[in-house]
Amino acid sequence: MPASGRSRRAWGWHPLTDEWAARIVAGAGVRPGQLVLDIGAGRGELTAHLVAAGARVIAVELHPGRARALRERFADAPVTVVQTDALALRLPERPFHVVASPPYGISSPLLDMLLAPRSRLVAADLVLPRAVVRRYTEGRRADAGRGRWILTAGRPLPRRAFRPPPRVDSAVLVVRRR
Ligand SMILES: C[S@@+](CC[C@H](N)C(=O)[O-])C[C@H]1O[C@@H](n2cnc3c(N)ncnc32)[C@H](O)[C@@H]1O
Repeated sequence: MPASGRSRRAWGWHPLTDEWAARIVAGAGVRPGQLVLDIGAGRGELTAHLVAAGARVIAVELHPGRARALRERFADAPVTVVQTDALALRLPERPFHVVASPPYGISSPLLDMLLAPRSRLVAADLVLPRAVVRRYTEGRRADAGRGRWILTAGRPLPRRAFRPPPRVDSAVLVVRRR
């Protein structure tokens, strides 16, 4: 659906509090100079901490106003803002990391894309619905990245980690190369 035709609900969002955004980035162990994708970057809640950790960031955001605000906020930082549907994104051809709190509605296709055979993904820390994290770490799909990645359930997030709080519980899905 074109951005202009999106419903209010589709644009509904649950930004992380600054405290929790800092925790997610610290937990991801980002190193200076790393290329990191923040997918569904919002107003830059995670992006700001990624920049502080020394990352070069590609901030992907579909909402035109949020993308504009990101460009303004990070005009002097090593941040490239890409206004696009994350699922239409061309992934970098060099090794990259992902630290993101993406829209929950695209969790599965986004993971399929990141874990595709030609992906140069090195590591990802994704804030996702806890049920999705369970499915990828305990269930049938737990071996989705077999041979290449290890998928584990990371830190659970209380609903108060977001403002406004979402209706579902969340957790970090940790993806690491073997
Ligand atoms: C859960 S919010 C996360 C915001 C911020 N990263 C944070 O951690 O607080 C998800 C963001 O993804 C954006 N978004 C929704 N659908 C998208 C899509 N298909 N591709 C890229 N961004 C999308 C929304 O506009 C929103 O800003």
